[in-house]
Amino acid sequence: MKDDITREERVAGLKGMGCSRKRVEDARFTQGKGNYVDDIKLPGMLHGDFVRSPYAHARIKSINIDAAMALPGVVAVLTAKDLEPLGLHWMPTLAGDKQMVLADGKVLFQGQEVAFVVASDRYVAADAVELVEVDYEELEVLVDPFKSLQSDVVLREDLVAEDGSIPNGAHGPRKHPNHIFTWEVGEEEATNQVIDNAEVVATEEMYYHRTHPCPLETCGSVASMDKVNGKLTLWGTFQAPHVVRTVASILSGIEEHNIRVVSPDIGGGFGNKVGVYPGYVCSIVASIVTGVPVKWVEDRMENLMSTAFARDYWMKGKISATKEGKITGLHCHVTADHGAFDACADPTKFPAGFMNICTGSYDIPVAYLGVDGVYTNKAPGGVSYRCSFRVTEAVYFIERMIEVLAIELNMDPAKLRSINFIKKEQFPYTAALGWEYDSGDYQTAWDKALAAVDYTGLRAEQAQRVEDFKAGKTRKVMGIGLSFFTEIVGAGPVKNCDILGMGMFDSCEIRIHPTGSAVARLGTISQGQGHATTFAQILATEIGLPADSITIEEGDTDTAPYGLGTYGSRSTPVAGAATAMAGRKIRAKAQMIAAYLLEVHDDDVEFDVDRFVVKGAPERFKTMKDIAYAAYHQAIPGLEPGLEAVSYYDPPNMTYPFGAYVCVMDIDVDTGVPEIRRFYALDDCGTRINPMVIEGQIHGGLTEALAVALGQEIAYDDMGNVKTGTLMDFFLPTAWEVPNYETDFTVTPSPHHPIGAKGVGESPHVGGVPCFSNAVQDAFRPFGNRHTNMPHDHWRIWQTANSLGMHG
Ligand code: PCD
Ligand SMILES: [Cu+]
Repeated sequence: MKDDITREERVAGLKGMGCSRKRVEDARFTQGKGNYVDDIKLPGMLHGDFVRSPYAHARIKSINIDAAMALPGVVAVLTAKDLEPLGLHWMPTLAGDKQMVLADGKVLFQGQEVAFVVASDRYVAADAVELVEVDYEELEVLVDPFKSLQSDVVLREDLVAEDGSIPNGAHGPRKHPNHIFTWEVGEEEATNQVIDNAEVVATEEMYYHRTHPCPLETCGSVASMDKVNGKLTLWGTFQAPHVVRTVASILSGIEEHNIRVVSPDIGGGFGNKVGVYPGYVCSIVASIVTGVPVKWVEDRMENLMSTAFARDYWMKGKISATKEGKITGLHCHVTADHGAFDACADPTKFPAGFMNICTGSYDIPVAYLGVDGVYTNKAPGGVSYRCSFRVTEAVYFIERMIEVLAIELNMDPAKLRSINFIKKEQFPYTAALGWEYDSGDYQTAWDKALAAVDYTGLRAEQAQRVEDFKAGKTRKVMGIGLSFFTEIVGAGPVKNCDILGMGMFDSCEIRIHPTGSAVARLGTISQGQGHATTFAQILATEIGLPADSITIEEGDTDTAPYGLGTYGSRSTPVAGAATAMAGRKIRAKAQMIAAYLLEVHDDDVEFDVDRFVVKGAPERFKTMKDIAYAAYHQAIPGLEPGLEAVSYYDPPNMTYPFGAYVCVMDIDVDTGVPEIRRFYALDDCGTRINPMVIEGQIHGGLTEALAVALGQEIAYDDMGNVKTGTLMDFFLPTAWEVPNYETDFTVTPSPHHPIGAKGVGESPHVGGVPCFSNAVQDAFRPFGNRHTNMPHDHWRIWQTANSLGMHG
């Protein structure tokens, strides 16, 4: 047999790894043919809506549902009393705490779910919500975690014993009724000793404000209890559908095989859709009670007010160095505001996530991290926003500490970073706080970034600008924001990462059809990342069938193998690895079939792009398409028919993507308006599967970073009122605010991942926030600025200029 196309053409035809294959899901998204939770319409379906608390802290004296029930179209109004006999008025959180599903005796944050109205349509439900009469008695509100730790006001009465003693929490002893846990990593004494005797020490306090990802689609679910067959089907905005199935089974007592959980198309998740919300539970209970499907979809204000928040970390740092700028020690303490219930989605062993990556990209000999979690009268969560596991906070902390240390040393901050980078030859590198970084080449990336923006030239221009400003020739100052980050993604190792006790492996199951096309199902779920596009590319390269002939399915627990879902940039590091490994199993069987068909020994054939060829005789081959057909249509002695494989992958380590970002910003000191002149982002995520998808991920993550750094915030007043509950007050950047990003890359493969890939989805956010913030801070550095807190909105920037005497 002879081929009429070249090897290069065969490679290109597969659209495998490294190809900027167009996203297959976009055909339906761009034509309005997506299928989201709210698109699900079932016969007889009812609609739920919540009565929510207007108070941040209040006792509930009574709830009167009579007027609501009298409204035509209202079928049921559920309160905690109705859920109590089922044991469903409280639910476990992912952090080992428990959370009220519906207010049980009191409310602990504004917007908390008090009652669930079920009605014939969404509008009747909303009208009935207004008719539910709740008698509240207001209690003292605690929104400041430091005050909360001093206060006599007990927020969680359920967590104090009758004799007034404080039982241990899920993470050990608690110091105060409003205290959740203390988590310590590293050596505090040794660190203090180094810092106390150091030549140079910089200290700083910073607040990483509370914010919220704000996906286009809010959270929702549709529950349908088929009482005849005992089957519960639940559609919802779930980033981890299998975990939802297991939790739903444990909570409801329905056997797991009788529950089907489906995540249909998801309109952005960003960590917001990892947790379990009262709405999910209430839609299930309502469907069980009424015997018909019940839909619950929250509106934008409900979403901003009550779903999982992010950050809210008060961080205190000390960093020491020699006069030459070699860092000798790092001390970090965090007061973590967790709101009313501890609902973080961290693996059990990590109550503050991976905050202990806070030594960053630097070789720091000794370090200590202490975190205290605190209850306040704010919404629970603490999981989300483009880094499930607190890496954004860690990287912001170290990248600010580096800048402050540079001020203390009177040294260029780019140079200070270079002096302290973990060196290429030090990998795998074990950091002082325990993580083993798999691979990196930081200096090369840094040099490339600085050269690309002409860093020396920029600093000269900035110096000139300072002179011009002082001479009254301009009212604009110029900032150069730098950040170098190391992410930690791909949880990951089952031995130390779990969700509610379930180890964080992931999975892929492949079935090759006789005509040479295939379907692969994974335990993850895309929320816009483009998995249907990229996972097919991994397989195309591994098994030699065109990506266009491979369907990727996720999110239906009746068909997909068990997996832990998509967040923490874990899909590529974990499910991507499972995909490659399953592909290799297919290939191994294909090799036997090929050898049989070619009448040679197994070892005498080798894989080449899309076929097995006889070694030394490339004209003798069988394509994967031929092999697929033979697997079903030829009885091959000693081999089962068919061509399928499954892999459950437990990664040996996390992956550690990294990057170098530079932002050039001009700031009008009289209006406080920043203008981003340039943003350069170099990312290293190891082997790149789809460069176009990666670029899209980086644009998205940077835009969310811009939002958080420059204005986005969930703010509360002293009464616990949410001040930013609508998109009028909550900053969501549009094309108007967003600059043209310049993207670049280096490739340092992960040594333990089967295809060398690391995650990338979270990286631009993790590295972007400190970069934007550093740009603002750097603009004011020549005028005496050391640190100001985010978000740097126009008003705060104006105040910074004002406090530095730049207006007079
Ligand atoms: N090397 C490499 C890597 C990666 N890639 C690609 O890219 C993407 C991504 O990936 P990753 O990194 O692995 O990740 P994932 O897991 O898939 O995802 C997750 C992420 O993702 C991001 N992105 C995004 N996008 C969209 N569109 N949407 C959304 O929602 C989102 N989200 C966000 C977040 S937030 Mo968290 O949840 O907070 O934790 S986490 C996260 C995909 O598609 C993949 O395939 C490639 O290509 N290559
Ligand atoms: Cu993360």
